[in-house]
Amino acid sequence: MTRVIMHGCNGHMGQVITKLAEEDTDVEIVAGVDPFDDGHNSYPVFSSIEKCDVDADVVIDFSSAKAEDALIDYCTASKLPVIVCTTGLSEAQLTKIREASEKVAVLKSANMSLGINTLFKLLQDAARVFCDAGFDVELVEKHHNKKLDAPSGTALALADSIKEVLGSDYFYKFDRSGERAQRNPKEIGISAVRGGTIVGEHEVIFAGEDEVIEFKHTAYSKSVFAKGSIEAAKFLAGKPAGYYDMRDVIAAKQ
Ligand SMILES: NC(=O)C1=CN([C@@H]2O[C@H](COP(=O)(O)OP(=O)(O)OC[C@H]3O[C@@H](n4cnc5c(N)ncnc54)[C@H](OP(=O)(O)O)[C@@H]3O)[C@@H](O)[C@H]2O)C=CC1
Ligand SMILES: O=C(O)C1=N[C@H](C(=O)O)C[C@H](O)C1
Repeated sequence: MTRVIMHGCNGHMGQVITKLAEEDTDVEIVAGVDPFDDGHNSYPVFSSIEKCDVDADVVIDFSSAKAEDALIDYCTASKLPVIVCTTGLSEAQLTKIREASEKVAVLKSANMSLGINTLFKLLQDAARVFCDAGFDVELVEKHHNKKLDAPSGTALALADSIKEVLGSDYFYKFDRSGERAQRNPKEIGISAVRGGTIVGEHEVIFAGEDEVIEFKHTAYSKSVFAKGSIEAAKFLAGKPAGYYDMRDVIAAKQ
């Protein structure tokens, strides 16, 4: 049985995970952390991670960038493995997470779905072929109107994996408003759309002369992320210090 602390338990993701965990006999949420609590959860809820004095095997984090430093400090000090799913983190926070992984098991992934984590490799293969042939790369992501960060963590992770194979002369272009110049061939364009209840769409476009190839992932419900994070919790519990990602979880299941 994997004992989980749900960090951000009253948020949208926290509540979907709470429901799924209730149906999974191998996982138990033993405590939650969220600034406000109306007592509706079946587990105790603490207003900050420092106050959470419940024994657990792993933390699942879907909260807010503002909460990340305290969480990483706590997990490092108490050697508690942590799954960081929160997006919109600063460069300093990303560095802090890398450093923490030298002392405790950290799994970080901007997207916990099987689809997106399989797409990384496919995109790298595609980028090698198409960009070599002079195709332009553009990413478009769409999310609900409650989302705080833009572009999405997933769009950045997809762009990072493409840039990794294309080289350091490629750069990200987030905004073209006010420009009066042609597109630079080394741009990786990243555009964000926000509206309604869109769960999450990511489209990667390779546009060449007279032909276009598109890779698209659509999340139809938050369950795809919740399922992935529960699998990740089972995977990370008891793991030695290190930096893991969702691809490690998927590989371990194959
Ligand atoms: N990696 C992935 O697969 C996915 C990542 N995400 C990311 O996860 C994060 C959360 O998403 P979502 O659930 O939709 O957002 P919500 O805003 O619905 O939930 C976040 C919850 O965290 C709470 N919170 C704020 N500060 C703290 C704190 N210090 N300690 C504990 N909890 C805190 C919030 O409380 P309050 O509302 O009072 O501020 C809220 O209840 C976002 O960054 C999102 O981008 C989302 C889906 C998938
Ligand atoms: O905020 C969300 O909802 C999501 N955030 C993640 C991101 O920023 O990439 C993952 C997913 O697309 C949903």
